[in-house]
Amino acid sequence: MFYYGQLVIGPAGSGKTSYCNILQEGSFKRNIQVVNLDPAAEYIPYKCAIDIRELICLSDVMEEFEYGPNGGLVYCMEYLLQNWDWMQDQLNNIAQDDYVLFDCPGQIELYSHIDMMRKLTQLLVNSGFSISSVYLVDINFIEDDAKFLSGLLMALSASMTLELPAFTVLSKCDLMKDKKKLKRYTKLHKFNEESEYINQDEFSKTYKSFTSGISELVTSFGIGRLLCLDTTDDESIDNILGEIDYAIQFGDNLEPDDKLYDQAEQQL
Ligand SMILES: Nc1nc2c(ncn2[C@@H]2O[C@H](COP(=O)(O)OP(=O)(O)OP(=O)(O)O)[C@@H](O)[C@H]2O)c(=O)[nH]1
Repeated sequence: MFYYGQLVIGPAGSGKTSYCNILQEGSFKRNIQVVNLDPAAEYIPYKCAIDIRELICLSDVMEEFEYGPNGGLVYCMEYLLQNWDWMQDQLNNIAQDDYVLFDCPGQIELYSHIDMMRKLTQLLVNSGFSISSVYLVDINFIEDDAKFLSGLLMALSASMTLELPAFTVLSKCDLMKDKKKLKRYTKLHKFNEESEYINQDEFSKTYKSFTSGISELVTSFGIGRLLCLDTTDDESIDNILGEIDYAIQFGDNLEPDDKLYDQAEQQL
């Protein structure tokens, strides 16, 4: 059995839940199911196929064990891994042709400091999932080149840990009035060449080679191009889905639609 989908990751507030919701509400030539993997989620706008909060919920853990939010979250994710049979039972209810989005918690420590999300990914792959990670970077990161670079480094570090086909998506692009300005960020070699921050003369030689080294790193390893997400524009979503479909080979296993052939036959 093969399943397809995305692990939607990124810092708190980067737009993961809204992205899942928009995809589920829209018509993007697939039946989208969403799995909430955030035990701390308070409000979920989409229809949940599976909700981790039915297994374990952060507020209960914090109350019972007197943990803070970070310790509590780690406990919840570990609990999920230890009770994977529960998840497997739920996943068995998902149809093979459904496209599954996993809406993940926003604490990036889960990807960088501990190997829980990597273990979770491996369990999904072992269950027959062909998935990509989609790391959302909020458009407010482009306010400042140093902040932008650090956002990309976090994306690179999370992608490296998960060992999946990885995409970095600049979210909330509807907030950008002048869309032409986005080119500077979506074509990272341009950013490398033009950034005044990276190329400023006041930097010491060592610091300058450090910043340009970092910039070359994110440019060369996988994040050579950023995808833009403008949730008010279906074309931008189609573009993101198209890139991911190609990487995870979604659609390769679908039977040809006879109805389309019949229509084409009649039009000839
Ligand atoms: N303008 C705009 N606002 C957005 C977009 N996506 C999300 N937001 C807003 O950003 C805030 C955070 O969005 P969420 O979708 O909850 O972000 P999240 O990454 O799921 O956040 P956590 O659950 O805390 O990890 C909300 O106020 C949303 O309304 C977008 O595409 N455009």
